[in-house]
Amino acid sequence: MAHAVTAPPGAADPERAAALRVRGLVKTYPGGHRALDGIDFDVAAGEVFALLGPNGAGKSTTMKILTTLSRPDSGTATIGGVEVTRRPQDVRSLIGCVAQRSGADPAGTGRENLVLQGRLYGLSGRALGDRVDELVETVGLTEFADRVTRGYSGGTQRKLDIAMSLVHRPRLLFLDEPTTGLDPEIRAEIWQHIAGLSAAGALTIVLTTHYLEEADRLADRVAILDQGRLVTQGTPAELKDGLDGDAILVEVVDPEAAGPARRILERLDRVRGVTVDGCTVRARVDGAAMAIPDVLAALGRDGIAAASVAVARPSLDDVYLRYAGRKEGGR
Ligand SMILES: Nc1ncnc2c1ncn2[C@@H]1O[C@H](COP(=O)(O)OP(=O)(O)OP(=O)(O)O)[C@@H](O)[C@H]1O
Repeated sequence: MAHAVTAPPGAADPERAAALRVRGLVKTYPGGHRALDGIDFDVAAGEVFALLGPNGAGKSTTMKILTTLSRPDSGTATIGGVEVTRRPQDVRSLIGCVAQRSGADPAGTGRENLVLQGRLYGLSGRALGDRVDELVETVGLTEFADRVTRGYSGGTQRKLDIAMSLVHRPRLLFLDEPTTGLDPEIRAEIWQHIAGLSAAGALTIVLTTHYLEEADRLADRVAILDQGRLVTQGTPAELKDGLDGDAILVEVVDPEAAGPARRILERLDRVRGVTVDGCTVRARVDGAAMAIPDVLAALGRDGIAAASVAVARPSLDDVYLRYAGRKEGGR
């Protein structure tokens, strides 16, 4: 069945076109909490697909089921046409996983960890050595490969985790919050590696993230989960274009005034989804041309001076606010 995941999107047999096909997944934890309430989505071969959602939305639960670590109450998931719950062993050879916690042995070097991982997947001898060398280079670990991983920075550790997940040449890679907690520069570097992996071949990538910018830059398509339901999915451009109204950015002169400005805007008709970032207050409005004078007048009545007002292109933040109802906390 391995050929199934390499079939191009839109091939005659839809089961073959999808690298991942999820239908009606439901998961209720002991105690009765329904973490997944029937979710459906497809990921085409070669796509980067991002799952977004607030804390507790069900992202990790979805990842655990798809990576065979947990079983759904009902519903199906097929990877390259192989049913995840029926043939978990076969699925494991098709997928690579980078969990939130590293699985590397802290006492071993990066290279030793990669060799061990390769052996677990049945590689040995020259083939294993060549694969390890290749991966060390691919993820930019050359300088650190022969050092003990205990001393690795968060970013280097992540690179090793990614390299370990790729040893057996999986068709589908799952990354659960691959850049959470990393410095912005390291995050950008990891994004570059992930983008490179996807561009280099037939690798399909499913990732969860709290960084909307990450999803916007990396993902061909995104899906937003909220309270166990998939509330929307599409390409970042489709989702942004599908928003009604305009986004406006008001720059207040005094950063202390940003919070009060937010509360003032929230009270106005035609204004919604108000967020603050430093001196910038962002909101969605129905008809910017009509709304901007009202916004400025309302701020002026409370003595708040605006340095500038601009109409902005909607961002994935606006999409997120529209569907998940609150601003993403990880930024
Ligand atoms: N083992 C468990 N037992 C009981 N409830 C659980 C368990 N794991 C998760 N939950 C609950 O299920 C819901 C979904 O959790 P999940 O970890 O899938 O969310 P998430 O979207 O990954 O959140 P985060 O972004 O915080 O990782 C949450 O309400 C969580 O408290």
